[in-house]
Amino acid sequence: MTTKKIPRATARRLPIYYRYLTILLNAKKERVSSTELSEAVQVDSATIRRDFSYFGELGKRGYGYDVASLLKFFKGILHQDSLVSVALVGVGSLGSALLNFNFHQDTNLRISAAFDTKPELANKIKSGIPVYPATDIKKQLQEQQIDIVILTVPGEHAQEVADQLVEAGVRGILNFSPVRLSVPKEVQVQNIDLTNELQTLIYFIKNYSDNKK
Ligand SMILES: NC(=O)c1ccc[n+]([C@@H]2O[C@H](COP(=O)([O-])OP(=O)(O)OC[C@H]3O[C@@H](n4cnc5c(N)ncnc54)[C@H](O)[C@@H]3O)[C@@H](O)[C@H]2O)c1
Repeated sequence: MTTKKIPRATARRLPIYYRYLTILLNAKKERVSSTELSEAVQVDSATIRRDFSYFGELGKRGYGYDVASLLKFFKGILHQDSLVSVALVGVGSLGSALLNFNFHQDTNLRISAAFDTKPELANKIKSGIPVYPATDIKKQLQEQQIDIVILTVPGEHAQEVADQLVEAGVRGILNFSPVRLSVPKEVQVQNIDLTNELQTLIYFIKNYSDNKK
């Protein structure tokens, strides 16, 4: 399926819609109104309608949205209809927790390889996932055709690992390190900064405590 260019903010909300639609389908609900959807996912209904409008006519006026067909549509958009293997580099505190989590249930995401420089971690299975020596990054990623990597190494090593990943042909990096990585423009980087998220939350609590937008 080809995906049209949509705003990043819309793209970020798609997994939220997808998760809620999965819940509805499991609860055997056949249709949902934009108001119901809005209340459940905490996104105002005008935004939902605008988000959905990028994909054409998804609902019918007065009927709402058909849960099964909307879910099928988002499954395709989010590539949830085929298994996506990702790798993880840096099997320390955070990396180990993520290996243990491994995106169970209802997602098509799997961490299928991990890497670390520590010899005692290499060539072992951790939480069911093989850990390879960091020297094997390029070879393993290419052999296993993995092009998305979760980066959980200390900040001082993040850029050197990112360079290795780029060389291995990786197309996306989920970066947990505090370093802003420098990569070619065809490589997507998503930064996860917990401090930033917490500060944003505190800001919203202080400024929008009545939950109004
Ligand atoms: N621990 C947390 O809660 C947390 C939260 C948010 C962000 N972070 C960030 O995530 C990163 C990891 O944090 P942590 O607490 O798990 O650190 P950690 O020191 O416990 O683990 C880092 C791991 O990376 C490995 N490593 C180092 N250089 C490597 C390389 N070149 N190739 C492969 N592996 C390499 C180390 O051997 C170690 O096992 C840091 O950048 C940190 O700032 C951590």
